[in-house]
Amino acid sequence: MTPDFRGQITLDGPSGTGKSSVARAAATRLGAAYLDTGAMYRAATVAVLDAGADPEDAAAVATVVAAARIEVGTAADTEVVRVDGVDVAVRIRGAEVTRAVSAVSAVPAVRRRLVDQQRALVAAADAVVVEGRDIGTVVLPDATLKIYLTAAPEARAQRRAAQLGISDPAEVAALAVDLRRRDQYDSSRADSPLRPAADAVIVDSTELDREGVVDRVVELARSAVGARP
Ligand SMILES: Nc1ncnc2c1ncn2[C@@H]1O[C@H](COP(=O)(O)OP(=O)(O)OP(=O)(O)O)[C@@H](O)[C@H]1O
Ligand SMILES: Nc1ccn([C@@H]2O[C@H](COP(=O)(O)O)[C@@H](O)[C@H]2O)c(=O)n1
Repeated sequence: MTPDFRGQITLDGPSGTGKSSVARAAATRLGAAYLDTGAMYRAATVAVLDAGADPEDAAAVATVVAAARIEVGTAADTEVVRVDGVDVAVRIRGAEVTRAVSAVSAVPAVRRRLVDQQRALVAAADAVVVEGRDIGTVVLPDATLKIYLTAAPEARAQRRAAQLGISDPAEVAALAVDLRRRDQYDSSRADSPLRPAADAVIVDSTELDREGVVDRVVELARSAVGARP
């Protein structure tokens, strides 16, 4: 009989490749917890914007984030994201936060603080799927299974457009530009840049639908457990 999954699955990759939706669905199928680390950086960005700090001012960002209470849930079926007790689950997905988040997440003091919190949340779970940009490389270098999700830029822009109900070609092109800008920022920062871990399995989702990717992740998770000594 296939054993239940126990351990940590990391799911990293560029923006719009399907990390959140795939990680959440895979966690549900595996009976695992789910941690959206992007939501934590987005919540930190809400704190920065509300404090009136400039997201490009690293010292100001570090001061604001050090004082903010950031809470995220780890249940796959509910989204909990709070800053200082206020529910920001909807607000973190807005354009203002999306524009500023890469600058905030590039600040090393912000990363140190949130990575500590991420490791504590992971330590509390027997089985967990964690998605982000640096999970396999920095946060959980000894994870049970590491996956790096990719997809062609055009597919990613189309998916994001469908998600937002956008069909105007000029607006789709603007979405593609924003995805590229964020990937460029996230891949070129000095601290924990976006890149695949040396031991990550690369999954290209361009030609797969969402369920196909989830099937692949679940299959890889079951083989990883089976392959344990
Ligand atoms: N394989 C797929 N085929 C088609 N659509 C997909 C696929 N995977 C995910 N999607 C859809 O693409 C959109 C973007 O997915 P999602 O938000 O999960 O990506 P992400 O990598 O977490 O993005 P970001 O890093 O910007 O938060 C969602 O609407 C999702 O349902
Ligand atoms: N481990 C991570 C996760 C996210 N980021 C930064 O947050 C931004 C938002 O992430 P989403 O997955 O919610 O789109 C992302 O663009 C990164 O700047 C990170 O640095 N590390």
